[in-house]
Formats: sequence, C-alpha cells, structure tokens
Amino acid sequence: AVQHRLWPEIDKMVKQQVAMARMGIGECGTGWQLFAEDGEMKMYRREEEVDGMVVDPLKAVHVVKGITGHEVCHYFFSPKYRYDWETTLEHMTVLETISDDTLMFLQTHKRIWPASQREAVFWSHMRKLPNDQDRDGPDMWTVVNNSTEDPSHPANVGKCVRIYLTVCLLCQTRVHPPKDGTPITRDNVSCKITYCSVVNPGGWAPASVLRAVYKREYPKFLKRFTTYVINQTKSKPIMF
Ligand SMILES: O=S(=O)(CCO)c1ccc(-c2ccc(C3CCCC3)c([C@@H]3C[C@@H]3c3ccccn3)c2)cc1
Repeated sequence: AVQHRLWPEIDKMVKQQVAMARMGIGECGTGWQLFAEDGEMKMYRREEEVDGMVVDPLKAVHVVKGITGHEVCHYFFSPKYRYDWETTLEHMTVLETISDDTLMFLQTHKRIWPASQREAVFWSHMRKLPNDQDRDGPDMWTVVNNSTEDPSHPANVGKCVRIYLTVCLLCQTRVHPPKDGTPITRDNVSCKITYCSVVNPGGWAPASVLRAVYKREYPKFLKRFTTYVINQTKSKPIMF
C-alpha cells in the first residue's frame, strides 16, 4: 500500500514516545514532582516554561485490575467513546481516516476562564508492540497523539487558540493464571498504564491558572477514563 505522507513522522514519534514512557521516573531526568496520588495511581509533573508559557510535562503511572492493555487503548483511541469520558471536550471531528489504526482529529476544549478557548489538531495512532523484554510475556499496546498542521485547518484563524500536544498512553497487560488451571477471568488480569503528556497552551495563559487546571483535571481525567473502561468491559469477553 502507498505510504501516507505522515507515516515516517508517526513511526518515528511512536518509537520515541514509547521508549520514553518505558523509562522509570528516576531515569526520566530530574525535577519530577509527585503531585497526585490515588491508590495505585501516581502522577508526576515537571515545571517547564517555553516562551513564558507553562508546558509542564506530565507522567502518570497506574495499575488497574480487570482490564487489558488492548481494551484501554481501544477505548482511548476510538472516537465513538470519547464524549463519554473526556469531560473537557467541547467538540471533536475526525478530519481524516489515515488507516484503521491512525486518525486525524480536530478537538475544541471547553474554555478555561480567563484563558481563551483552545483547539487541537493531531494525528492519533494505535499499535500493538512486541514485548521485547520478555518474549512470552503479554504484548504491550500504545496510543500516541501528536499535534500536526492541517492545511485545511490553519492555526489561530478563528476564536480558538491552537494548542500543541504530544500524548503517549502505554499499556502493559499482566496475567496471573489461576492455580487450578481454570480459564482466565478478569480477576486474573491487570494493566499497567503509563500516560505521558506535554501540552503547549499555544498562547499566553496565566501560569497559576494553567497549573491549577492541570492539578485538577489530570487526576480526574485518568480516574474517570479507567473507571469508564472497567464499566464498559466488565460484562464483555476479555480483549487480549
Ligand atoms: O490525552 S488526550 O489526547 C485525549 C484526547 O482528548 C488530551 C488530553 C488533554 C488535552 C488538553 C487540551 C487542552 C488543555 C488546556 C490547555 C490550556 C487550556 C485548555 C488541557 C488542560 C490540561 C487540562 C486537561 C487535562 C486533562 C484532561 C483534559 N484537560 C488538556 C488534550 C488532549
């Protein structure tokens, strides 16, 4: 099949983001602060500014029982579920279906006073990754979202300020087979989730407001999304 113009960028970005997501917090350089904790979920951020704008990188690690990495990535990637779990979303459009595992989105997010409303144009790619550490261990799944230009949707022409984001959701399924050899149920699976994101707000927004928004919204987002996947999958066959 003919390669899509974005494919080389997508492939390079996915490999780079997954390599970073797999690194422990200690290996990710200094300056990470644990800013939220809820049971198994630990959320870190680093305070960073670009041209006076807050672009604090975020890294969250979470372990959720009863769901698999494939399921987590499926519900994160598919547009048809997004309004169910993404509370700051005002509008979402699929601009282009690049392939069955790669989409281009336009999203507008609810305005966060006093900042002006934001929008994002990004490609989103879902991929199963060989578990190169442990050959017979379960595979890993990832979704990478990365802002891109779209000639038919130039930045900052309307009322919305264009943000620039890079997001990586990396999922590692763990299976604890029952001792008595009975079939695997959801009690025997769990998923280690690593969520990394860098959001450049694209235009000035008060640092104190943005940091307060990040502190409030990110823990809420990950909790709400993982709870959503648990509820969507509990009565369905396990998707490995
Ligand atoms: O993981 S995703 O790819 C899922 C697809 O939707 C994604 C997550 C988050 C965003 C996002 C976009 C804008 C903003 C702000 C920046 C200035 C004013 C609006 C925020 C702020 C951080 C707060 C936030 C955090 C978490 C969830 C939603 N909101 C987040 C975009 C995409």
